Amino acid sequence: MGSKYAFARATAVGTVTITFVLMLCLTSSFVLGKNAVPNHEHPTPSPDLYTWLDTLGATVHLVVGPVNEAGLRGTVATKDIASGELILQIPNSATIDVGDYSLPGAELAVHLFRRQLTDPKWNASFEPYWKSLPESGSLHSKEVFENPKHRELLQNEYLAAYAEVNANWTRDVFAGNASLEPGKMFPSLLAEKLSGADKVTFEEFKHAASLTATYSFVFPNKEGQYMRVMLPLFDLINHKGEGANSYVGKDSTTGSYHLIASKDIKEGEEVTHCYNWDNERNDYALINYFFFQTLDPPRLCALDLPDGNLDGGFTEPDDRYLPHEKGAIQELISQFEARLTTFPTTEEEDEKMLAKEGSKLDWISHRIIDFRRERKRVIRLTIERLREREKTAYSLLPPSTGADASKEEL
Ligand SMILES: C[S@@+](CC[C@H](N)C(=O)[O-])C[C@H]1O[C@@H](n2cnc3c(N)ncnc32)[C@H](O)[C@@H]1O
Repeated sequence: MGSKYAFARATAVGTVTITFVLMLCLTSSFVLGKNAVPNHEHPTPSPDLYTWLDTLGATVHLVVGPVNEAGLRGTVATKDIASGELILQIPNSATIDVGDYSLPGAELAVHLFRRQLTDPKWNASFEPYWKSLPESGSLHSKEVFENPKHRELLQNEYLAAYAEVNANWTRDVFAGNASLEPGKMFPSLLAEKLSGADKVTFEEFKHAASLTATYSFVFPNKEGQYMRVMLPLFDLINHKGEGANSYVGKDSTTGSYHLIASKDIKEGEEVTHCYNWDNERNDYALINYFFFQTLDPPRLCALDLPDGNLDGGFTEPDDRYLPHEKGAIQELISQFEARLTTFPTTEEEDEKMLAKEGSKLDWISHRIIDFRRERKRVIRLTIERLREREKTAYSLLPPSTGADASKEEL
C-alpha cells in the first residue's frame, strides 16, 4: 500500500456501549531475518503514528515493537495496567469503516481505493497510519495465495483449492470478471475517472485486499450495520486465544474504540487479544492470516478433526471432538496413522528441510513447511493420547467370554 493507498486489518464484531470484538486480525511485523518474515517487512512504526493519534485525542498505554525471539512485531504495555482498565482508546475520526463485514477483501479493497482516490486530503491525513501497515510483499493470506508452488507445499488438496479459489477471486474483482457487488468491481473506479485509479497495479490491489481482510475488525456502525473497520494501532496487537489479556469494544455513543485489560498486565508485557477462536486451529489461521501457533495442549488442524472443515466453528479443545469408545478410538488411530503415511514428507524430513535449507527458502515457503511440520507433530501426539485413552475406554462390543462355555454345556 505504501503511502498512497493504505489500509487496515482485523475483524471484530461489536454492539452497544462498549461492545466486544468478535474477531480481529492483525499482522505481525518485525519478524526476523532469514526464515520467518524478514524484519524489514514490518518495521516499528515511526513516532508519527503516536503523534497523529495523540493529536486526534487518543489514549495510548502500549508501544509497538518485537515481542519474541523471532522478531514478531506486536505491542507491549508501557505501564502496569489492572484488569478492567483502559489500555488504548482511539476516537472515531482515526478509524475507517471500509464496507459491509461480509464482503471479501477484494471488494473491500475497491471501497478503500474509492475513498482514498475521491478524498486525497483525507487520504493524506491518514499517512502515519498507512505507514504503520505492512508493506506489499510482507503480507500473505488467502486473498494473495496465487503461487501454485506455495499451494503445493501445503500438502493438502482441500487447503490448496481453498487458497486458489480465494486468490482467483481477488484477480477477478480487479479484472472486472466477478464480484459480490457487480457494479463495484475495480474497473468501475476507472469508469468513474477517479484520478490515480489507472495507476493502481495488481500488486497494490492484492495487497489492499489482503489488508482489508486481515487487518480489519467487525463492528456495527450507527445504523447497526456490521462493518469492516480499520483501527490504527489496534491492528498491531497479536492474537492469543487462551491467555489473551485484553478485549476490544466500541462506545456506541461516541463511536470511539477501546482496548480494555481482561487481566492485570505488567509494564513490558505483550498485549494480546483473541481475534477469533477459530484461529486456534492452525489450518484456519494459516490460510486466513498466515500464522500458526504451537499450543500446549496441542490442537489438531480443523481438517484433521472428525467431520472437520475450514468454515470455522471448531473452537472447543480437541477432547470435545475425539471419540471415547474403544472401537471408534482404534479406527481414528488407524486413520491418523494412514494420514501420516500419505504426506509426501515426514515430520522429520520437514524439520531437516527447515534446518538445512531454511535460510534459502522464501519466507512464505518457510512458514508453510513449518506449518505442515507442526500439523504432523500434532497428529503424532494425538495418536499417543488416543492410545492412552484406549486403555481405559468403554467398549460397545459384548464381552467375548461365556459363548464357548455355553457351547460346551450343550
Ligand atoms: C493484525 S496483525 C497483528 C500485528 C502484526 N504482527 C504486525 O506487526 O503487523 C495480524 C498478523 O499478525 C501476525 N500474528 C498475529 N498473531 C500472531 C500469533 N499469535 N503468532 C504469530 N503471528 C501472529 C500474523 O501474521 C497475522 O496475520
